Amino acid sequence: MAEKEQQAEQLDVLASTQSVIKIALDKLGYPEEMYELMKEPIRMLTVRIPVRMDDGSTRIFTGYRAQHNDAVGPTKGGVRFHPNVSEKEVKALSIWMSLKAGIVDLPYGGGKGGIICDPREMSFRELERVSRGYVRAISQIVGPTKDIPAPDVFTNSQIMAWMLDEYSRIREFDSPGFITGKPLVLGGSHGRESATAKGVTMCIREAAKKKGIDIDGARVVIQGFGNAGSFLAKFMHDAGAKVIGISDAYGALHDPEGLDIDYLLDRRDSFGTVTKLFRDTISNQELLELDCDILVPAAIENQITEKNAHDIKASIVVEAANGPTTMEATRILNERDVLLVPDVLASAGGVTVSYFEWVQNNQGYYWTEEEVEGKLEAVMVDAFENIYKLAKTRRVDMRLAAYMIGVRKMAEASRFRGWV
Ligand SMILES: NC(=O)C1=CN([C@@H]2O[C@H](COP(=O)(O)OP(=O)(O)OC[C@H]3O[C@@H](n4cnc5c(N)ncnc54)[C@H](O)[C@@H]3O)[C@@H](O)[C@H]2O)C=CC1
Ligand SMILES: O=C(O)CCC(=O)C(=O)O
Repeated sequence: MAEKEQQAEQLDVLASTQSVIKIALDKLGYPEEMYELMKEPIRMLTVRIPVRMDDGSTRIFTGYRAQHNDAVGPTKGGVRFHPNVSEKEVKALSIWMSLKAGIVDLPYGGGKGGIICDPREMSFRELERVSRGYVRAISQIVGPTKDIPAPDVFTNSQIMAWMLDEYSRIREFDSPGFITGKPLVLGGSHGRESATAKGVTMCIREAAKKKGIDIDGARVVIQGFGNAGSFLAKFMHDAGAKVIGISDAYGALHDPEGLDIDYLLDRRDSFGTVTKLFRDTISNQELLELDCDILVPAAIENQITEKNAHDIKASIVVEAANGPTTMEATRILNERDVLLVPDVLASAGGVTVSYFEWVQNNQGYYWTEEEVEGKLEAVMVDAFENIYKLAKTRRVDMRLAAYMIGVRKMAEASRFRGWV
């Protein structure tokens, strides 16, 4: 294959995840048909959403909802509002959701949605109209027992609230279990907002134990200062670590003595932007290569590639974002003995607490924040240990071990149903 084609395939998140799924299924002894079933979502809906803009014009937005595999149960996963959303990305994200559900043993398959738009350039009311329009467009295939959306990049609890309201109007009954990541007053769960970062924090702690690194005083760099990245910065700072670098879509901040995280949290906007307030910034690429102990990509895909993997200084990389490291970069980091905790494990705290939210909605009885955190801790530590052990015993990297565990329940459920 020509070098250019190889590079393009690497950056193609769907092709990369398919290649690891194939290896995982082969290692588990499943036939080729199982891979044929797993390599693409079983359902993929593309919708066109007409939205009346504030200036009176109408814009047509394109959106997607992918449902990867529903052999285990309803599909579940977030909705992303971002200009770079694409059909391939949404498909890959839905596969990763299936793997996460398998890894933390939830009764779900994976789903994911996205709208091609830039919410940073839209008014509050335009965002409400696009959120409601999306729900009207996908309402036939979603629901509390079919497919349950949640927040992802540039979506939040307010957007979940509008989506819930629209769905409840269409169905003519209040249906809190239709969506998770809702505000508390609409049936949200304590701890959901910070759940992804909490799960990442637990993985960092477990990985640090394996590497003999003390969190107290460890130098941490975090790419992305949104839901995942900003809560994580706070938790790391509170645990005594020195957060020496953070970034957003516009640039990065670096202070070898440790950044003032509370100040940055106070000044960040609702899209996780904070660096625009500073003159002395570095680039996202420079940030990733900073001298540090723990690096956490918590923004978007394809950030650590074969081009910079050799220059990563951290001895632990924990993927809070979905798909931040290409397969070739994964190989390079493993070869360099960097402990790479893969996205499908590290970021599974979010969907775990989303599951807790859905359970609470179904039973109509709500848990305290301490109960939620205790249950999340048990799930994450177990998942980390299972994957770490499998990686050691089968002599594979943590990503492949995570895929092997993530795909197994879904493959077994598909087999019992007689699909393969
Ligand atoms: N929110 C959640 O519960 C979960 C999120 N994730 C993943 O974590 C990652 C971040 O998601 P959230 O924090 O929820 O999103 P968010 O919308 O709250 O924040 C995104 C952050 O990434 C930055 N960003 C956007 N484009 C960028 C670029 N081109 N270069 C550098 N930074 C950029 C933004 O400025 C912002 O700071 C995504 O990969 C998401 O899929 C994974 C599991 C659950
Ligand atoms: O909370 C959820 O249901 C899904 C979160 C999500 O989209 C993800 O883990 O990437």
